[in-house]
Amino acid sequence: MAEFNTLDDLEPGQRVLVRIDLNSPVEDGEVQDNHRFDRYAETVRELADSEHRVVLMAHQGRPGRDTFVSLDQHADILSEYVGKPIQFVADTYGDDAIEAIEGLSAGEILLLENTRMNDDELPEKPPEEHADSEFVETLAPYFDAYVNDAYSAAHRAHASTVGFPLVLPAYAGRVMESEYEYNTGVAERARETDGQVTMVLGGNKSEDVISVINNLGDAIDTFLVGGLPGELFHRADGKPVGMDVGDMDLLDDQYAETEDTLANILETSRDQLELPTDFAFEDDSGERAEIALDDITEKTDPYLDIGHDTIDSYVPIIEDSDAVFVKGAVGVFEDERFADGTVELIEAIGRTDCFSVIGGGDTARTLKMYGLSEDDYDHISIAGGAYLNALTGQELEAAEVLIEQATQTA
Ligand SMILES: Nc1ncnc2c1ncn2[C@@H]1O[C@H](COP(=O)(O)OP(=O)(O)OP(=O)(O)O)[C@@H](O)[C@H]1O
Ligand SMILES: O=C(O)[C@H](O)COP(=O)(O)O
Repeated sequence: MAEFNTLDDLEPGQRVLVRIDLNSPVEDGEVQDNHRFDRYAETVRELADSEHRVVLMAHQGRPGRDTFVSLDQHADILSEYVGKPIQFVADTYGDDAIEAIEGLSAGEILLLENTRMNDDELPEKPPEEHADSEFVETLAPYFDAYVNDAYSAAHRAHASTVGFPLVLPAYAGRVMESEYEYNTGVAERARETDGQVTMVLGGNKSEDVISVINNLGDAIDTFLVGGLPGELFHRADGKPVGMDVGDMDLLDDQYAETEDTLANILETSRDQLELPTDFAFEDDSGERAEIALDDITEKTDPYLDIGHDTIDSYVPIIEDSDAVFVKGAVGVFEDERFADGTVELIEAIGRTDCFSVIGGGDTARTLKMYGLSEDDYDHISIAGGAYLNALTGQELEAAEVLIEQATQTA
């Protein structure tokens, strides 16, 4: 267990600056509800109930992207989950922000504007340099304490994640605590488990999958591969799948970059990999159809899910497992027609009494979308990049800063 200072160490009734991560999918300018809101609602409610003046910082998207929007919608969605009003100010640390912060009473909550709309936030810099920024120097004096609950942004050394903990007493929020403990512990848990340890690997980034296999290959017995990496491994093995057709332009570029590594993994670790034996695609009438790998002579349609033969062969492996970890969806679960693979594998994990961690950020949405009960799993991660970093043993700088500060004040 990491040696953080936590909310249990925070005296009630303080002025608290809290970094959370509400970064969400945005469709046609509309922020999509997701697990991050209900998770953070618990931290925010706990802080407000302890009579703190709660000021929230969060980011949305990156400058230049369509998802780089104001946090005004986030305030409304979060407020619904918290069950209390959340004020919003369209300013990050200027006069309007300060005025709103000073106007707060005990137990009230304020969300500041998208912290990436402030130029001091984004450069990746050492904590000491961020602590010297105008942003941190201006805002910090209005607070007694800083809480970092943004585990999913903890791999970013930004002002709001690593600057404030150097100048204010720093605490880990509830999300940070549990995400750090479970995700960082995956490798250890996998190595300690005596029985079968399985990992479901999917998604749309073969580099992620490669780095997980390279880092956890000694700890995981079987990787159940789906998503685009499932096709790419077959292509590296000379099968007629794994290339772009139609509008898709993801696979060929990824293959060019990872071809040698995929072939190398096939050569060294083939017996640890289960690859799809059939795929689902959209037929001419817009329905889900399936085709066996052995029947494919030339790929003519994008494959959007693993097929049912593959699901039927993966499920018993999950049922025989003592620990199962998930990184990435095995199909385009956002479309109900192509959610079978992801949902049926996650359901199978929920039915067994194995130890289970489900991630990353996109995949965790499956549970909410398809009404699966969170209680059936040991941990559901709401992190994407940070989850991958944790699985592959890379440092999460913002979490390390919190631990260092806790050690210094112990
Ligand atoms: N066969 C496929 N074709 C296209 N996209 C796919 C396919 N299978 C899975 N995906 C997509 O992969 C995405 C999830 O992949 P990703 O690697 O991003 O996983 P994640 O770890 O859950 O999320 P993130 O890292 O983005 O937080 C989903 O949006 C899903 O639609
Ligand atoms: O959604 C995430 O993974 C985090 O909010 C980090 O976002 P970023 O990749 O834009 O830094």
